[in-house]
Amino acid sequence: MLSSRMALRRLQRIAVAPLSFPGAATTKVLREMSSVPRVYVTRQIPPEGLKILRDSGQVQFELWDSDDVPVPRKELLQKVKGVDGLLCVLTEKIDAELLDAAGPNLKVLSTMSVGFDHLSLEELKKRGIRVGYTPEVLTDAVAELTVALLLATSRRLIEATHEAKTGGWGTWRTLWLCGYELANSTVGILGLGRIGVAIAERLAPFKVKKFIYTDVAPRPELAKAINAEYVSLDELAKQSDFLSVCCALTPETKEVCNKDLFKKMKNTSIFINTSRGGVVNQEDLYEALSTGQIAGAGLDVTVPEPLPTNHPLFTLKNCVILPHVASASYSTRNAMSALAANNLLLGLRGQPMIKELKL
Ligand SMILES: O=C(O)C(=O)CO
Repeated sequence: MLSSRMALRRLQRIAVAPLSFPGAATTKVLREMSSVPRVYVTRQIPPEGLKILRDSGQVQFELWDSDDVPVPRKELLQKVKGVDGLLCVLTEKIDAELLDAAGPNLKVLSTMSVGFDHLSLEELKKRGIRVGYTPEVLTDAVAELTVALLLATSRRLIEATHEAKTGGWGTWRTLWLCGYELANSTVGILGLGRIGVAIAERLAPFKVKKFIYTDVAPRPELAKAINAEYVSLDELAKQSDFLSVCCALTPETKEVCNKDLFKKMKNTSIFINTSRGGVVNQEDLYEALSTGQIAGAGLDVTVPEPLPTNHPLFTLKNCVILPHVASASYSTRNAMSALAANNLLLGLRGQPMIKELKL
């Protein structure tokens, strides 16, 4: 007779090797494990999280064994049937249809992301499903990338390497490829949270003159750490030389960066978005960039993702577009994966998760 932990290990080996064909031994293991919580993992997550799930001896899990393509919706709706837990990434829409497909066993959802705009919180709450997410562990990586994107945009680094490579590099010229510097500037933060603070902390040594921010309400504790002044959205647009979007995407922030905002910005200012594409009206941004209403934009996030290669924004030299990589460092993605796995296991044990959303 197999111990339940050994049986689970065998089952997990089977579960993560989708091309193996279950034989009699597998059927026996499956029978023995029928009381162990079942979990579906919607992506090949980084190894630390998978190891935690495997070594826990607490769950039997199956995963969509690819990182290159998301699990097709139809397959996902099949796979979630009857599961107790679900570990997803931000490409999966967790809505009423999916939760209905999963059925009443589903108790815990763990998303490997700090953003949760892909989750229907109302539907999750209605069904009493607990939700884990992964804030904090990605703050440094996102702040670092935001600074890199800001500098690449304001100092025109992508244009410059292109010119150097393609013969545009003639003699040294007095105003060629000039950009805007951080020294003596005003940096505005739209949505002051941990990430906004971390960005400001990294920008301060570049001799920024002033930090300003806006949010639904003043956040004095956070603002104190970076000596930032609370202003209205209008003032943020008017005063910022660099405007960095750090807010979550909610119905209130959807397309809050639109022509009204861009119109108020200086024509020398740089707009940076590393939060969610939905916060920006992209047609209005295109207009603002192409008519010189603002000087440049750096986007790590767009609508849709991936942004089609024939999208007008790609035609603009003053728009730097990255493929949603702000948290993409090995250590951060592993930490997100581990936190998502631990949240899931704790939730399934009925214990407080390390990072749980209050619904
Ligand atoms: O965690 C998130 O919400 C992301 O956007 C990944 O960086």
